Amino acid sequence: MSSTARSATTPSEEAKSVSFEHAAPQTLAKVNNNAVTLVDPVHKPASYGTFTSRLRRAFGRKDKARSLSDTVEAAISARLGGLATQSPDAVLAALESDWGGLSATAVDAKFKTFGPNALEPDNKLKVPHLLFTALVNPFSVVLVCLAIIAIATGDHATFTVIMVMVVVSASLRFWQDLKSVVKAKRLAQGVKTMVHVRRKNFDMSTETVVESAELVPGDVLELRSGDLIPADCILLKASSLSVSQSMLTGEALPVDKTPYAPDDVEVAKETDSTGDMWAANVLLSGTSVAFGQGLAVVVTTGTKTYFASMGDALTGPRKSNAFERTVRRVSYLLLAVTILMAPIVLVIQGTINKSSGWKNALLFALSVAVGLTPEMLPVVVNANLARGAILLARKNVLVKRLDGVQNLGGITTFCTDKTGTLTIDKVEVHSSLTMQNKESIRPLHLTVVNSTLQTGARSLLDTAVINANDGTHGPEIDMNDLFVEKVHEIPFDSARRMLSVVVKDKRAQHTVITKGAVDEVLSRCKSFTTSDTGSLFETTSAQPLSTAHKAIAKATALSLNTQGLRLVAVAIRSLGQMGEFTEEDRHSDWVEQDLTLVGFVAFLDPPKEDAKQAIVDLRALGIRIKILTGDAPEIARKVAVQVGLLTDEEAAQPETVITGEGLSVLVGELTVEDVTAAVKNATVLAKLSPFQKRQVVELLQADGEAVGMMGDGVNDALALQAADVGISVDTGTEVAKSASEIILLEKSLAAVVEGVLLGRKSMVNTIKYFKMTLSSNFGNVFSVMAASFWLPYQPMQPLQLLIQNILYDLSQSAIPFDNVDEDMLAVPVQWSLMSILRFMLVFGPTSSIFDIATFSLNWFYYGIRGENDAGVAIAQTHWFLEGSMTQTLVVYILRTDKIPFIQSRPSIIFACVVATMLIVAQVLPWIPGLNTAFQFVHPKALIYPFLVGVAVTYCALVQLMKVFYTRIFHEWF
Ligand SMILES: Nc1ncnc2c1ncn2[C@@H]1O[C@H](COP(=O)(O)OP(=O)(O)OP(=O)(O)O)[C@@H](O)[C@H]1O
Ligand SMILES: [Mg+2]
Repeated sequence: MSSTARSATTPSEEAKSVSFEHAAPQTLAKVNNNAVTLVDPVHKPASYGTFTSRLRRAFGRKDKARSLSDTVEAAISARLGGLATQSPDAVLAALESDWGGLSATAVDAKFKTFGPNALEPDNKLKVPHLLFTALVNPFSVVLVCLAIIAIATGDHATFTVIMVMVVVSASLRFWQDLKSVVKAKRLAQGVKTMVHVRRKNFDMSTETVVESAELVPGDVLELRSGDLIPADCILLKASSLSVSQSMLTGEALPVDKTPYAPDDVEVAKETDSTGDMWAANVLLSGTSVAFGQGLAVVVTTGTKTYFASMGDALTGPRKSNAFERTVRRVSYLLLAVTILMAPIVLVIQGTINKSSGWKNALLFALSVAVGLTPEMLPVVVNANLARGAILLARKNVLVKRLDGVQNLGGITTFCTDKTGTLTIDKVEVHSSLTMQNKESIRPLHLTVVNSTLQTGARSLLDTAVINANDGTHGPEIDMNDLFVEKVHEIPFDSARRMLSVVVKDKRAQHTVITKGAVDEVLSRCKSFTTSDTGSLFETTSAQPLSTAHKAIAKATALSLNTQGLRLVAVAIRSLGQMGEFTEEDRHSDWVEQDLTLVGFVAFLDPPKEDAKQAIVDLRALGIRIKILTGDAPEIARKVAVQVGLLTDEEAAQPETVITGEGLSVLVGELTVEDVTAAVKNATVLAKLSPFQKRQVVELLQADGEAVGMMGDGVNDALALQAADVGISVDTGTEVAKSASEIILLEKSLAAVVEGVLLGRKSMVNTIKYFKMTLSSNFGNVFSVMAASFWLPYQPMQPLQLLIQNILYDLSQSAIPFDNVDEDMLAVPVQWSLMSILRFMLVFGPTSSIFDIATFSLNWFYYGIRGENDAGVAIAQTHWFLEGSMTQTLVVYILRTDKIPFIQSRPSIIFACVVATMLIVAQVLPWIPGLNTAFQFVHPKALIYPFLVGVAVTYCALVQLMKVFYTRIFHEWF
């Protein structure tokens, strides 16, 4: 049988358990409606070309860019395809390398030529790009348009002030972006992708671990399960290598990769028929090893790879979350309001105050428009994120992209794998037992052989087994005494859940040694043995495994699992004396059949000390927690009880635990709503395949949950990528790390709690800015409208409106540093356009009451009523003083739903910045030079007691309204 046919059995088994193929048609339709995007695992895109084009379209690339990239794609394909049809030796020669790898001098020379293997040269900051994004945003565009109108009407002062605003907000943004890019670079350096590479040292070829960035063409890579392919490579040698290309093609199922083998007709046919970068012996950068191992030579690195040519869009999962969508909606709403309001103000000013002329009316309308434009919005939103990321980094939580911060703050359901997160990272062998629960060293000895000889990624279990061979569990076994040699190996994968090696002894006796999950191994056993006396590999004592025996084995496993012990079942098969283990033998699936069960090895996987507290904390934050594991349900249930996720009573209820098989049945029989309800109800989801892990995440998401997923294995990668925020650990597999947005430098749930809190804080501060600024802007427009209908003169000079606006903006730039009340962090942050509008409609007009009081003071007390009245400048100065004061002062009240300063204190920085702006506004009319430039005059002395009165009443009124507001609407931010 050919290799392709062999491993095809694995994917299709996998497919059966996850696809919706048993679902009724209406169920399928609902799945689509709910946008559960389960890529059909058995479907292969007919042509990769069309698929990538589809991807690009999805990412909104222009046609021009597409055709350009298509030529790039063709060139890359031709280069790789050219090498793909040559023998490994020829490929190595073409790349000036050999089986032993490159020498240090060759590496140095090549590094000078080709540069680092990175998507963008490391120290090149894209300054022009940053400048562009800082300058070109809808708000600056509106401002620049307004400035142009100002200069066209000959108003240089207004033009200057508007341009100052543009420059100030752009430079703040630019500086911030620059800072976060530099910071992100520094953080990214903490998350390194390491690769195993063969390099020659004085003609000795050694396997060394280097950073992926140091790779050069010609480097010979050793690839193992969980590795990321770091560059475009040609495969030289492989053993059951399966590669996930989902990053590039969207295909969920891994594909088999085999080296060029002109003798193997089928492989050759396949290689010839593609002869391009999708050939079976080409490994593309950005893909990852699902299972198996291989040896490959690097062909192209860095920006020359296919992955790099696909552009930034593919370098990470980009989903806009609800928060971002609301930010965007509010921004556009504001722009619309501005564009609508300005002409209305213009017409009213122009027709009512005919005397001041249309030009002045235009300038005034301009200033109102400027006042409404939240030019600081991008700055504040970004600054909040950057601040969050920096604080997270101090807690050893690295955020790959800034918006990961708010994604973390937004999660409502947290899914996690079991080992290392809920349990400590150190698994130890507890005992070695026969299937009848009797102590026996044989299962352990066989597992030691298996774990020592296997060459895939060494799992915690393998390490534990090797460490346990120290005499504590019985006599040690010395591999050298066995005189065996490994002739074949079938690596671990999450579909089979077992790992086998085939060994040959001196007399050419071949034996299969399999270890793996209990159900899976048991289903392949035909007999069992409990003998502990004969040779390690003997099967003469084996008896047929009847249904009754199977039941005994299962009962033993169950009782061990319920004690919290992880298990592997161990089985062997004598293949007898045979000749060479042929290529055909290697590729057939008879090896792991007709096994003889020898027993179990039980592992201690104790729960983590801090997990219990972290779970209490996460729950207190309103987050539901689920375990998504590939391990057996009993052990997962036990761990759930140990860490306080389930009480004993809850654990006894059947609906709290769903297994992978159970899930497939549910999916087949129930509607999506019912499946989702069942999944939401369950706390433990066990024996899940990698696809099912993702399926669970997607079902929850379709039901409106924001899902955080934590995991470190190859089997977690799909779910990590699908989740709203993927969390991995520095020690995790490369593929899990690359699929995640957040990397924890220490594997601890407590760090996740911190992360959620900081994420929420950053979101609350953003919402705070929105609500306060919008209500303040709305209040101003409201007052301006009232003034327009009443006063025959402009209530404030356009220039003064702008100054007021700048001062307020500057005061808000300190928002990221403000404190947030604890109770605001206690529930997942959710906000809607509605809640912003409500806030704005209630608190905006409140400030107008005091504006109108100021107008009245000017009108009735000082008798400033005519447009040509000498007192107009005084009236305008008065409103400036009152308006600036109330606008900044109210920030102290609105920033919390509590009693300001007593129950809730602003941060010192924020309080000082706001106070400074407040004072600057008050002294401006007194600063010689500046006051005349901004057309201020000295205010009347009586304005000061008036201002004090306004300040006191306004703050009291807002505080009172706050109480009613929170009572009625049950929300603040
Ligand atoms: N290297 C291995 N060799 C043999 N069997 C293994 C190996 N790794 C895991 N298994 C078996 O597969 C089962 C599932 O483990 P796996 O690590 O795939 O699940 P997981 O979802 O990553 O678990 P967790 O949630 O604890 O991280 C284990 O209990 C064990 O029986
Ligand atoms: Mg795991």
